[in-house]
Amino acid sequence: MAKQPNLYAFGDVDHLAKSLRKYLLQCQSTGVERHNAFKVAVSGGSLPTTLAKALLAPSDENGFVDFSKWEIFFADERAVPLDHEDSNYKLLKDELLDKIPADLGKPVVHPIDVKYMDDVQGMADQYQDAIMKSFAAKDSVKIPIFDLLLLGCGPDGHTCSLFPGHELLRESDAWVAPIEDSPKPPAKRITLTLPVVTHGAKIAFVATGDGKRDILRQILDTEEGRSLPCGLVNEGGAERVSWFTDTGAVEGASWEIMSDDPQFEIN
Ligand SMILES: O=C(O)[C@H](O)[C@@H](O)[C@H](O)[C@H](O)COP(=O)(O)O
Repeated sequence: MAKQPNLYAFGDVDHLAKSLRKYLLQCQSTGVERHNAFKVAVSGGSLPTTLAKALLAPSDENGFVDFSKWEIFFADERAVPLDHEDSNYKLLKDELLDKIPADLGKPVVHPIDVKYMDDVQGMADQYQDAIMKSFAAKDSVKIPIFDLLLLGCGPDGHTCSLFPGHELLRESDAWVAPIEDSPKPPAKRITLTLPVVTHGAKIAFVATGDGKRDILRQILDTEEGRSLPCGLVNEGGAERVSWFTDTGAVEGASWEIMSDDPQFEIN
């Protein structure tokens, strides 16, 4: 039988954040062993708030967050100024980056280049170049392998700025693509493409709350859910994918759910 994503459900977001922290620390160690850096891509939505809960907690037996090794990219970003309310960079900055204590080090963060505000193709190309430089990718490197992609799941099953039925789901060359007709405003954005997402060494979805129940049931339990963007990531990433959810979000799903305090096996 094909290997499946891991599904973890926690009683509440605080318990989720505790286990997410453990998972993040294991991914951090693997990344540092792999290339002396932890290369991660993050989404917007509610994720940065949960991330902050996980990462700004005091050091524990699972180790400490060494932000000086972190290199943070955006899994998707809106084509707006960096101080705009819709900016995923601003969201991450307000929720997490500005709150990192000095002794945890400073991550390298890659915001979009705002000089391409009116040219989202140019913005996507520039962002792809930044990724290429970071991965020391010579032309021969076919695809960047992020140590971890941290994703959300929209009520329609979208993830990053990859929307159901959109032609961008078929993009197979570009690592970063522009979108000018996002059904969720703002319309103009850039996003990592599906092949980059599914090639991640680890891929984590964080989806909580009763509002996620219907879409999660669809993604995890139905045939049509498998063709939604989140379903395609599940299919491509298989056992490298982990879902961090709460009981409200997964009630009624028929998948095997691992309970509180899972023992992650990160290789
Ligand atoms: O820029 C974006 O629009 C986000 O990256 C988006 O993909 C988000 O992750 C999901 O919509 C889930 O959002 P919530 O976590 O708020 O439900």
